[in-house]
Amino acid sequence: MAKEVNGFNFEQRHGKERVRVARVWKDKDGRHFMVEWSVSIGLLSDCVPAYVQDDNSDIVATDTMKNTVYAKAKECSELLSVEDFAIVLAKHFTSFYSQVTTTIVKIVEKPWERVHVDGQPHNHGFKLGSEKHTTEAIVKKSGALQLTSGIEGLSVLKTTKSGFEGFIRDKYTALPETRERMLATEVTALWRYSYDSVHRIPQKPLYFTEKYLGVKKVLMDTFFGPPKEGVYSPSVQRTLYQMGKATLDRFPDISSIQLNMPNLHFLPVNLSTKDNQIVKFDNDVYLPTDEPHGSIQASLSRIWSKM
Ligand SMILES: O=c1[nH]c(=O)c2[nH]c(=O)[nH]c2[nH]1
Repeated sequence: MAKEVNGFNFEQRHGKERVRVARVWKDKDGRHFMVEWSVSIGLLSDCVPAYVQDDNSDIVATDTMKNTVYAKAKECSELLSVEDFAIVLAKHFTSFYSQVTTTIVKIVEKPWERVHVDGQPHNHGFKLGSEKHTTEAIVKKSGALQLTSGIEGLSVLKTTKSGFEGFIRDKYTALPETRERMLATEVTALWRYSYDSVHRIPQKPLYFTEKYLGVKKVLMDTFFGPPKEGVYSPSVQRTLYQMGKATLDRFPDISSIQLNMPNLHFLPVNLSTKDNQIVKFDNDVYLPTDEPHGSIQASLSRIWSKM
């Protein structure tokens, strides 16, 4: 919020970015559970004297913020969702310090997954997966909450059931129309939950972890279609919309979703000399590219939502 300071409109925030923490929990049967988080904290607080005078008396040191991440991780005696940890931290800063009016906590979770050895889940062995689970919790003094979660780096590809036809053709258009192409993208999704107060979030353990897995499944199932026949995609735009709509249809407590789906082109390879065709493309040999790439982004929100 802007404030008038010495004749200026003045806005400020301070925090600590990318505090890395890993937390391990052990159950009585010797099974270990672990998470790795990169935590970024931002405080909106009444500490203008630190900017306009030599007075730090209202400053929460960013070093203290870092230590708080480790202390709160220790205090969490049971495995919890990344969303719940973000809320724990944000609630702490907003309620503990009178100067702090709003706390913004962003966390990126690394996708450590339990390994299987000889078909059995390993007690304490993990391997790194690909896509990341993200979250942002914003907590105000009043207890007002904004909670978003997301997926980053969900790379998906299908080798058929994709095309692109009927687009504008002009003197610069070279792209042929097709009903047969590869479709590849790296999905970034961000969705907002409708819980608007820290007092109203579901208390069920790992509630938001299950939601995350549920959203990921809906996004992927919609992208791919049924296992044998798949589903035809007339454009990235259409598929993106269907993925967003399916998420809102399936999860009533999600009020909006933003999707970013670059079109990572796989170009048909045709090679020929003056008198000899070396490679004739027959939906088989492609040149994979990642730049330039198409950029397709959209967001859908329920009409009553606040996002
Ligand atoms: O699905 C697509 N959407 C586009 O907007 C577009 N533009 C393009 O050249 N190829 C594609 N494919």
